[in-house]
Amino acid sequence: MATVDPRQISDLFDTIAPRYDQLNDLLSLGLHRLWKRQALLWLRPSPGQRLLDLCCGTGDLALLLASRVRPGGLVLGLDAAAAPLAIAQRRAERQPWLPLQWQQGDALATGLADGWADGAVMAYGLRNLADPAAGLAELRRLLRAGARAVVLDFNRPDSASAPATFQRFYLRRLVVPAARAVGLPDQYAWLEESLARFPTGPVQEELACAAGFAAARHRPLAGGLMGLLELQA
Ligand SMILES: C[S@@+](CC[C@H](N)C(=O)[O-])C[C@H]1O[C@@H](n2cnc3c(N)ncnc32)[C@H](O)[C@@H]1O
Repeated sequence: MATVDPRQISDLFDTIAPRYDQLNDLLSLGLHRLWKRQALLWLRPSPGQRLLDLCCGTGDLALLLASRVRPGGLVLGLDAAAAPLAIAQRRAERQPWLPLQWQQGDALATGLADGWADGAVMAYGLRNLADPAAGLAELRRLLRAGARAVVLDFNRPDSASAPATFQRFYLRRLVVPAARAVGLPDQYAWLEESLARFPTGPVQEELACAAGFAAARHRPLAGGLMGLLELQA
């Protein structure tokens, strides 16, 4: 996939949706749950807030956030692909007291009003967008002044560094073989491909400032394998 075709991306996530949560747990040894909780430390969700989970997938973060904004708040989970959203909705139905809404749509053009959100998260989504800079601009547009947002994704360490060597080993020797075992090798090969075109942490900070964020700080997580972009509108 040379350039990113949004239709192909959403087909890809429709295909992997039934295995997505299982593979996430297996391939991160469950650590993705910890990284997602770490992302929320910056966001500091609180009761009454209206929050967004962009590229929500099967809803991990939206569900976590929804338990923090009660009473009086709301979390909207948005994703372009129907299959992960359907899983998110089924998970939410098991906790009907959580204030959750779901929307199928494009994170680059959500259709929501300016300043709609008191905060937002995007986990493993920005890397999949056709234009990450435009994704950050849409994220900024959706936040009220002063609101916080956090983007969690794979990090792009210097290619000669130890974290980069480990990351290549992890993606080629663990992720793709595991995905092959469940019939999804091509879909998971996209991970390394998308990472190669993903802006580095310092460039993400620059793009966020250019998109109008007042503050942007990228920090490596998990020994440099992952990265957190902490943003303030
Ligand atoms: C790797 S998954 C991450 C899911 C979830 N945030 C998580 O951390 O488990 C990426 C998600 O981004 C969604 N996505 C990709 N491009 C999108 C776009 N342009 N607009 C909205 N969602 C998109 C995919 O459908 C997929 O569910």
